[in-house]
This record gives sequence, C-alpha cells and structure tokens, in this order.
Amino acid sequence: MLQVRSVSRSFGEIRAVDDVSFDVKSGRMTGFVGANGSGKTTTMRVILGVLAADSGTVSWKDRPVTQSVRQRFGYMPEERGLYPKMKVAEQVIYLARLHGLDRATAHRQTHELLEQLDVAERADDPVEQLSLGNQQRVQIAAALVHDPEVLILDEPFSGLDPLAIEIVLNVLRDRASRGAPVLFSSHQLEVVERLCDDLVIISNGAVAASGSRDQLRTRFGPPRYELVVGDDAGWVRDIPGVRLVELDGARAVFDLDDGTEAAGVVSGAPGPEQAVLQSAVERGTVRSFSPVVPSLAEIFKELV
Ligand SMILES: Nc1ncnc2c1ncn2[C@@H]1O[C@H](COP(=O)(O)OP(=O)(O)OP(=O)(O)O)[C@@H](O)[C@H]1O
Repeated sequence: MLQVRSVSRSFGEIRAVDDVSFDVKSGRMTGFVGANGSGKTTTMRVILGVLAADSGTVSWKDRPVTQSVRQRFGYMPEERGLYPKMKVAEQVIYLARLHGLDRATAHRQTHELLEQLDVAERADDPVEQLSLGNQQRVQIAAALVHDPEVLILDEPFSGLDPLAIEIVLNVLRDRASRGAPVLFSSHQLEVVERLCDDLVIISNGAVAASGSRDQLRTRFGPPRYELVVGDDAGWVRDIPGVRLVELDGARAVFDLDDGTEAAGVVSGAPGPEQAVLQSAVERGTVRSFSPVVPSLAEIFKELV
C-alpha cells in the first residue's frame, strides 16, 4: 500500500496541498478528482519526489519512499515529455534502458505495450507525426515499460477518444490486477466512476472525502428512491415524510425528508419509502421500486 500522510506544500502564499492523507491500495485503481487548481498535480509530484513536501510523508510497503524506491514507480506527468523527433519504439526503449532494463527486455516490453495500446504500427514513426491521442498512448507506454510497482498517472485519459479510453483502461486494469496500486487523476468523472475502485476527492488542497467508490455513493447520497407504477404516480407527493424530486407520469423519484430514516435504519420502524411502496401496491401495478445511488458527478457537486 502507498500511504500519503499529512502532506502539505505551499507556493509562497498559496497552500496548494494542505495536510493531505490517503492510501492507494495494492491491486486497486484509485481515482483522484478535484476542480482545477485543487492540488492533484502537486500531490502527485510530491509522491514522485519531483517536488519536496513542506511536511508530511509518503511511504510504500511501510517504508519511506526514497529515490531508489521511486525508480520502481511509473509516472505519467501532466506535462507530456516525449522527444518529438525520436521514433516511437526507439524512445520507449530508451526510457526503459534509463530504468535499468537490459536491451532485450526493453525491446520486448516496448513492443508488447505498443501492441496492447494499439499503436504498434506507428513504432517506426517520429512521435511528432502521431495524433495527440496516439502520442498520449506512447506516453502511457513510457510510464509502464519498466513494469513499475506503483503507477501514478496525471490525466491519462485526457484527449483520448472512447475507443482509446477502453484500450488504456484495460491496460491499467491489467496492471492493477497484477498487484500494482494505480493512482490516476481525471476530470472525466464518468470515466473515473466506471474505472476506479477507490476515490480521493480533493478540494482547495484538502481531502474532502476518500474511500471505496461504493461506500462514498452510499455515504453521500440522500436516501432516494424511484417508483414506476401502472398509471399516474402523482399521489406520492402526499405521503408524509417524502419529498417528490421528479414526476414523469407513472414514474416518481423521491427523497426522504431531512431527518427521516429509511426502513431498518432505526430498528423496527418502517420508513416512509415503505409507505409509498405499500400505497403503490394497494393502488395497482408496481413496475419497479428501487433505491437510486448518486453518480460521482452528483457527489462531486456536493463536495467541491
Ligand atoms: N510551481 C508552482 N508555482 C506556484 N504555484 C503553483 C505551482 N504549482 C502549482 N501551483 C498552484 O498550486 C495550486 C494547486 O495546483 P495543482 O496543479 O496541484 O492543481 P490541480 O488539481 O492539478 O489542477 P488541474 O486540475 O488544473 O491540473 C494552484 O493554485 C496552482 O496555481
């Protein structure tokens, strides 16, 4: 597990990262989200040692992260750093060699990755001749080629089309399933939502929430339900303890009033959602009744 503990970093008057702590667990994909300027890149740079923290620690497998440990990390920086005139494969092999791989291994791992990332046919072209999306795939190959123990990726999906997102996503999942902790930042919340196991939400340099995606959805979602009946569902608004959020003919979405608990939360007490369901059954057909979990975008709006 990679542990970030009480990390702070200021630039002059600006406190870019303020007492930030979170874990990136082995074998899990952790999405790192926050508004522009909230401190994601600064935190990632501190993890990588590109930037020193003013205070706080970063540890990997319970040991402080030193320069030699960082050699075994894979990092995709926000500012992309490929040599435009160098050929794709040559460049990735070169970076692999810098990480200490022998020539044959560097060669083999480069070509495997270019295949997986679906840019193998551009292996002998100079990087500058590739589209930005394809350059991005090469950048990802460069971050992964030395088979890193930990992956830290700053916006790995920006500028990728949906097909490329799927390809990169599969490559990262594969790395996670082999045990690497993967921390990636992204503004594409629907991608993060689909891809991550865990989440760290940062706001103004501080962690606003962290934990597993499913836990956060349960924690931050108001108790909300969707009911679909056979005819008009307008009567739902008259049930005590219920606040109608959306009504579309036979479909009603409702929250429980503030301070009202769902059934089972307070032992034995049936919640107002049970009254809705019972009333629906008495009135006729119930097509569906289910809790609604908030999307990451909704949680984000609430926190950031
Ligand atoms: N080298 C620097 N010098 C001065 N201020 C900096 C420097 N790097 C970052 N900052 C400031 O620190 C704050 C956090 O920036 P950071 O780049 O970490 O945010 P971010 O969450 O990665 O943003 P984005 O989503 O836009 O990439 C911002 O106010 C930024 O202007």
